[in-house]
Amino acid sequence: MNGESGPADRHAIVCRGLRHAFGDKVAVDGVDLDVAEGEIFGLLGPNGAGKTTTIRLITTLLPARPGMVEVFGLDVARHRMAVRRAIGYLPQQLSADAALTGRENVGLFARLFDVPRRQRGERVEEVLAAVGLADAAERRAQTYSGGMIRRLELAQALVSAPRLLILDEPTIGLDPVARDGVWERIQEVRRATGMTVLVTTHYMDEADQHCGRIALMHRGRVQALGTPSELKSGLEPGATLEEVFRAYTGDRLDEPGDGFRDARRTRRTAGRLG
Ligand SMILES: Nc1ncnc2c1ncn2[C@@H]1O[C@H](COP(=O)(O)OP(=O)(O)OP(=O)(O)O)[C@@H](O)[C@H]1O
Repeated sequence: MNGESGPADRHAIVCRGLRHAFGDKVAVDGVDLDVAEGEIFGLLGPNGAGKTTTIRLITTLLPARPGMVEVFGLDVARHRMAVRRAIGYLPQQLSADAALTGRENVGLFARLFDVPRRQRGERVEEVLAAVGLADAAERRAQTYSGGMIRRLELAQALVSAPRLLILDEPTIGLDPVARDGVWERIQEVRRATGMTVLVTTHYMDEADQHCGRIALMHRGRVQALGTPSELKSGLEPGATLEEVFRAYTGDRLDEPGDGFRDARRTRRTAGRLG
């Protein structure tokens, strides 16, 4: 188990009153979060709850106002590049190039993220080995299984040796064995480096097993926050995380109006596996 938090005074992420609207649509509506250094923190919530928007604000991909987000003590509104250098990001969308080999894909990210030229080769081999792809490094990504592609994308996110790894649904669409494979690699790297992990997932069993703490989001707000055990025992003795989720989200799996987005994402994933 890996539920331990870092020291209370060392934070990888601090959000205060985090808010973002797309036109009239308020996607994130006053989120307060503290993620301690070294912990695995899960963001859970139904489709459209505001998880990805929160992540995009933390990673500087959407603009946050000063005072809303700090990453390792740096305000993301003022220190955009320094924050980006500290973060490895695995987006929901496919980020590997099918026509390139595993090694070329990771090498590309090493250049993009300014891994010093002299360390690049070694670093690429290290992360390929860390995600279990050393033997497949010479093969084009188009020959990989869905689980291998996700592990390749994990290697891309890890090549710059980030202190904070942000994973947006790292195991979506994968079979249980491939999901375990992805998590094993995340856990191994985290144990070896002490990096902090912020992850979104729709799989309650994964959140229960791997996250030290969880924030349950609904309609742009954090509705509940705690360790999986705290959340479950807070509902009723013997409750499952799934039941906690349903209790806080009103039994809804979807927000209205998000069907198209959801379908598009699922199909994108299915296409990746085909
Ligand atoms: N680029 C955009 N333009 C307009 N509205 C958006 C945009 N991105 C997200 N939204 C809206 O903001 C709300 C929050 O979306 P967000 O993607 O953050 O949710 P989520 O919790 O990550 O959902 P999912 O689990 O489906 O990824 C939703 O109502 C969504 O429709």
